[in-house]
Amino acid sequence: MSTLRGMFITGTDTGVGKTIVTSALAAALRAEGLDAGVWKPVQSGCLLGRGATDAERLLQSTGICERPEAVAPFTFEAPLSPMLAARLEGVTLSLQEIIAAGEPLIGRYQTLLIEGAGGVAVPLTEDALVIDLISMLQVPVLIVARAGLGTINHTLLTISFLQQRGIPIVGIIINNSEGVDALDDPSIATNTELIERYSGGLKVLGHFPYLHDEANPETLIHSVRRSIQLVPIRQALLLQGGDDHPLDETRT
Ligand SMILES: Nc1ncnc2c1ncn2[C@@H]1O[C@H](COP(=O)(O)OP(=O)(O)OP(=O)(O)O)[C@@H](O)[C@H]1O
Ligand SMILES: C[C@H](N)[C@H](N)CCCCCC(=O)O
Ligand SMILES: [Mg+2]
Repeated sequence: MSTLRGMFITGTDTGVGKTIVTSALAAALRAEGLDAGVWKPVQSGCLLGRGATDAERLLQSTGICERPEAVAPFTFEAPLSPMLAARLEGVTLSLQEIIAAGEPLIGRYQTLLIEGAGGVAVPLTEDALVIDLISMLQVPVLIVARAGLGTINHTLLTISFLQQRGIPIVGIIINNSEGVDALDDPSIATNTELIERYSGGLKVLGHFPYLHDEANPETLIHSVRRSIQLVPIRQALLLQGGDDHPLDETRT
C-alpha cells in the first residue's frame, strides 16, 4: 500500500486553466528533479484518442510517460458534470472506485498533482461533490482563478467552502486565460490585493501569463519560473503524507 503525497488543483470554475497550470507546475517541478506525476481522477466533455482530453494535454506538455487511461481512468463524453456525464453512459461512480483507480499512480510517483473537474462544488458521484474527493484524499489545495472582473467573488467563495471543510489551501494562482490586461479590464490591477485582504492571509502565488503555445514544455517551465512562487508549492507537496495517512484506512 502506498502513501499519497500531492496537491489538488481546483478552479473557481470550469475553463479557468487548471490543466495548463497543472501541466506547467508539473513540468517545472520535474525540471528541478522532483518526481511529480499527474492524475485527473475523472474527466468529462471529451473523447480519448484525439489529443484533446485533459489527460492527453497533461502528458503532452510534461513529457510524462504514461497512458492517458492511466492518468484519467474515467473519461465521459458529455460536456456535463462528471456525475451526469457518467450516468449518460450507464456508469455510477463512487469515491472509493475513483480513488482505487488512482492507486497505481500514487505508487509510481513521489508526489502527484491532481486536477479536479470544474470547481469544488461540482457533482462527481450521485452523492459526492469534488470537495468530498479532496477531503477523502487529505491533500492540500491550490486554487486556479480567472484574472478579470468577477474573480474576487468566485475565489472567496471557493476559499470559504474549502475552509468550512477544514481543507488546507496552499495559495491561489491567477491565470490570464483570456489574455486581458488592465486596459481591457481595470479590475486586474486590484484583484490580487483584494483577494489576499479578504481571504485573511492567503497568498496569490503568481499570475500565470496568457500563452500562445500551451503544449510546449519549455514555454511552460519558463512561464512558471518567471511568474509563480514555487517554493511554497514544493514544500506543500513534500511535507505531507506518512504511515498514518487517513486514506490508508479506506484502502485494502
Ligand atoms: N494561460 C493561458 N494561455 C492560453 N490559453 C489558456 C490559458 N489558460 C487557459 N487557456 C485556454 O482556455 C481554455 C480553458 O482552459 P483549461 O482547459 O485549462 O481549463 P480547465 O480549468 O482545466 O477546465 P476543466 O474544468 O474542463 O478541466 C483552454 O482552451 C486553454 O487552452
Ligand atoms: C465539461 C467541463 N469541461 C468539465 N469537465 C465539467 C464541468 C462541470 C461544471 C458543472 C457546473 O459547475 O455547473
Ligand atoms: Mg482541465
